[in-house]
Amino acid sequence: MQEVVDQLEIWVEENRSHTILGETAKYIPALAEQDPSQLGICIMDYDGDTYSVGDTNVNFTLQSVSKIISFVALCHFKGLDFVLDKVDVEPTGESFNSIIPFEIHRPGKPFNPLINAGAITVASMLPGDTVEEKFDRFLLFVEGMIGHNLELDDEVYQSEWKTAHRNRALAYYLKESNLLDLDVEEALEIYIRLCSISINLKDLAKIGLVIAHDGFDPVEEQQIFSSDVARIAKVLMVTCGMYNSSGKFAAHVGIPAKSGVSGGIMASVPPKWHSEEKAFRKGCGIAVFGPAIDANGNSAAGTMLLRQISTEWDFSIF
Ligand SMILES: NC(=O)CC[C@H](N)C(=O)O
Repeated sequence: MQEVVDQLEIWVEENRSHTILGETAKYIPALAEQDPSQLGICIMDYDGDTYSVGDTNVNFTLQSVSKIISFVALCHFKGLDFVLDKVDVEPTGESFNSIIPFEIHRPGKPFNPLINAGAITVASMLPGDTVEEKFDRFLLFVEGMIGHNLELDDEVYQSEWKTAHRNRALAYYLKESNLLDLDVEEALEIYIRLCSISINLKDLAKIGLVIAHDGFDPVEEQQIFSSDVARIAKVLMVTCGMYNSSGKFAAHVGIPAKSGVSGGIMASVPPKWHSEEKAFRKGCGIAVFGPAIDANGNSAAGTMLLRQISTEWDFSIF
């Protein structure tokens, strides 16, 4: 579908101007060095065909996009009830690394798995006796969806590990509230490793595609995780996936999505059988990369690009 690529090229170039509305994440030194003018997108359709436009030959780290994948993985391995007993599914209205909601509601469980407190808790509960085993089980789960090996970006990992003062503080709160089975340093290690996994747009779009199709991989024709898990994942993406912009994102874009401070966004467009004339009626996975992020931690231009695409192609689920 050359028209789709042509159209995307116009929209990517139009939205590239919005990169100046954000800046690269400064609190993780290795992310601060990314080129803020980049913007790229990959859409993967039901048949596995991809439409890639803009800065697409890039690898970036998952950062907070890993949080929805680790939630899905943990639910898959240990069951939804087990996980929802440990983390809630409520938005906080605070920044992703805020201590405030946790402190106010102590000793309550973290509000949701997409804020750092919840994600550290989830990462620490992944199956495996050691950090290494937990990481390997997680990688295998993701690699099962994308069909090849993934690697850690060691530079980003080291950079975040050395500067993770706030996350370390959060982990101490969790430990003190008996929510962490692991030691603080081990819980941080597995969490930061997940955030530092290097990925490309095509692979991220594939994961988005599987979530969009309720845990079913339409390309390989296999169920990767249950539709119940996918349903809760999509709820979390809509209500908490874009942090304090989640309401506006739902209103103006309307696609379950998860962002990360490296500038990645993974979005899952479920099938929509009416209005046949529009593109991607069988649903699709979308990955966007634009490292200039706004005050809420979302790719500034990536969000605007998704808004335009969703409006023009009627992707909103609402
Ligand atoms: N929003 C994000 O992407 C945050 C992830 C980052 N690794 C952190 O813990 O701060």
